[in-house]
Amino acid sequence: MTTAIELLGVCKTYDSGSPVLTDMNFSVGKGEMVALIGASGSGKSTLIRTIAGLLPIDGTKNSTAGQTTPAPQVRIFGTPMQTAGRISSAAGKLRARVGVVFQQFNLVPRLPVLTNVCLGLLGRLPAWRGTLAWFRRSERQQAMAALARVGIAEHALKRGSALSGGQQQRAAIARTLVQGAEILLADEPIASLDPNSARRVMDILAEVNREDGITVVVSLHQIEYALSYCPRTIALRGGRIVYDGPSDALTPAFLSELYGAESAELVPPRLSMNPSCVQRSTVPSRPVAAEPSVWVADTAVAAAAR
Ligand SMILES: Nc1ncnc2c1ncn2[C@@H]1O[C@H](COP(=O)(O)OP(=O)(O)OP(=O)(O)O)[C@@H](O)[C@H]1O
Repeated sequence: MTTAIELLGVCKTYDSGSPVLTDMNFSVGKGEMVALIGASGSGKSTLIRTIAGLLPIDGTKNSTAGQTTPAPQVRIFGTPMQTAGRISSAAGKLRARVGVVFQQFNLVPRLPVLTNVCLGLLGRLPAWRGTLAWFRRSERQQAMAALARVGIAEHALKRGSALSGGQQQRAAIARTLVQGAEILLADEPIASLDPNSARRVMDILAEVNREDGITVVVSLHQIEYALSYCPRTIALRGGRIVYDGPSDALTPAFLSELYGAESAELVPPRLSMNPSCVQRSTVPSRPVAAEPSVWVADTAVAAAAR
């Protein structure tokens, strides 16, 4: 399997203090859908930003007894995104292959949703076109198709600020589709959403993973979504990986072993009260192949892009 993301000995310390990430070593294969779980402050956002090349990692680890330790590195598709605290010269090109969806503030509020989605093309356009937000008809059509895929084509001409939280997240995913991202990093994309909107966003992430082979890493507060959507989970505690393996193995009892009292933050009460319950029962099941409305462009709305 091609490796999409690789971290070697990655540590991250902010100016102010102690390490937030410690000795991160893992890889994610192309086409995987991986959950990143952990209580608040465990380092999920920091990890996602370092993978995306938005935050520099720490420099070389101390070598002991004259032994040289390999330089800490983040690699994307085998090419260094950053090494020992230095963002690589290839980062610009690599970032174009990595889409990021944040918990909030994904859209420019005053711009139409369609323009927001077109902004995914910025890395590929001359600077003047990006500055003027001047997009060709074919590009707007591409953005419309992406909006149709995430089921919000009818909102294309509204301002970004007029969308609900869930719709904004879907527009942000559409923007990564237009960008042509091969890796999608989603940082708590459902943290502020009601259960139905959260499920819809997770459905779309699962669909682009399954249908387009986009590698998805999604950080989540609640284990039930990891269990329902992601075959693999990486669990963080205090900036360290405490588990990396099949999500199915993360029973409430095991989570309690990993996290102690912190597990209450990850496991909803109805799961923790019944450790033997079937894990997939708490979130409506993953989407089945038949959900064509998401994929088919609404021709009437597509006309708006012309
Ligand atoms: N810019 C920053 N400067 C200093 N410390 C930071 C900065 N960003 C995050 N931290 C600290 O790093 C630690 C990890 O934060 P991070 O946001 O990565 O965790 P998280 O698991 O994503 O948390 P949450 O689930 O609450 O979003 C926290 O202690 C936080 O206070």
